[in-house]
Amino acid sequence: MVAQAPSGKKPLPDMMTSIRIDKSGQVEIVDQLLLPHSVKWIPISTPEEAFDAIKSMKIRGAPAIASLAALSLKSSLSTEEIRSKSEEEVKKWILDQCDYLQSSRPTAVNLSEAMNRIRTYIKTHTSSSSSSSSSATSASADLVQKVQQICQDVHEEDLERNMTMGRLGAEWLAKKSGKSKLKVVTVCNTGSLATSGYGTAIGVITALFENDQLDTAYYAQTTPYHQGSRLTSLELTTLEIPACMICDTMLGSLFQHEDIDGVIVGADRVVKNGDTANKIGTYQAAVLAQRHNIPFMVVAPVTTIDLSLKTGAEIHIEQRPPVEATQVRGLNIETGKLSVVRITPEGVGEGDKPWQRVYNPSFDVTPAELISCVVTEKGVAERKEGAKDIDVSSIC
Ligand SMILES: CSC[C@H]1O[C@H](OP(=O)(O)O)[C@H](O)[C@@H]1O
Repeated sequence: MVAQAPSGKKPLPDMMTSIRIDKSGQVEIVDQLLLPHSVKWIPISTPEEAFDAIKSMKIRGAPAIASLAALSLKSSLSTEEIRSKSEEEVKKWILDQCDYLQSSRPTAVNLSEAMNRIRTYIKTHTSSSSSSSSSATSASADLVQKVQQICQDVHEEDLERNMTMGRLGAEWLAKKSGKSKLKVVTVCNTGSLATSGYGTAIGVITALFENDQLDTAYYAQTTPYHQGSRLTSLELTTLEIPACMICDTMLGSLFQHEDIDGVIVGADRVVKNGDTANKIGTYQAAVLAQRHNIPFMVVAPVTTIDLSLKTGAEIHIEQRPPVEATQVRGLNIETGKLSVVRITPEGVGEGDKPWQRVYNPSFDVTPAELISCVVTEKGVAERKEGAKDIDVSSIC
């Protein structure tokens, strides 16, 4: 399925589609480590290939990694090797793959939520009682077919809910600001490259643009992976949405000198009290937004909500390899070739000397008291005046 351009217009260019599935059912991802300068499609047919793509961040974005994990499982279940197994053997194999895929990145809950949907089905699935080989084969085939449908649903349900959240978030923010055209800020990348299409926070920006309610979308570069300067920049320029890139260090200055109507971000995990894990740099944006009395909106599908955790202190924050923060990927403007350059002295982030350390968490946690509202496809949960928590259960 090709990701849709805003409001279902012409399909987005390939380079803005995180996952594509061809007529034969072959799943492919665009290697996001090479974007925006090179478009390289990588076939993904097995959980091992999906695990590598997710772990190495060839594909990233909480909903997109859940989709790829599920689609890789679906592909593997079509192989003769699986179809020759007994139902019990198939069940065990699927449960093992769910554990393996879920271990690829720990913070985004969409991945574990998708795997749990499969686990729940398997654990509640009652096979046919007959032990004859033909009925055993059909029972195994029935189990495979049902799990494959769940995998396909994980991928396909994302686009429509993103467009719903875009509409709900844009309506809330336009009403809050009372202005005809809004200036908004976003962090990281939450568009078609992070989802099955349209995006979450960028979905709200797109909806504002479609409603002619957008003045400018400011986006932070979001180092060290540069989701903003490489990916959000690609999406907003391709969609021709009025945008302005800022360095991560410029948020405070922007808030001092521009009349910003809202900060809109995605999420990797929103817990019961509304505390939210999102890309590193989100927390400081929230602190600055409160300082400047700017509404702070989190946009995420219900599959990002984790009611099993009471507060953000319980969220496992992924630490990326230190060396990733010492390097930058880009296009060498002299040679025209893609390069990875090291910006630090040799050994920083790799050596074991006390002066070579690098701190490189992939996410941080924004307390609910800094968040104005959380938007899911089920609605908008606002934080009440003076409250420290947000009741997100009302929008699950
Ligand atoms: C709709 S994407 C949600 C979330 O995922 C991103 O993290 P990463 O790029 O490391 O996968 C970022 O935190 C986005 O806000």
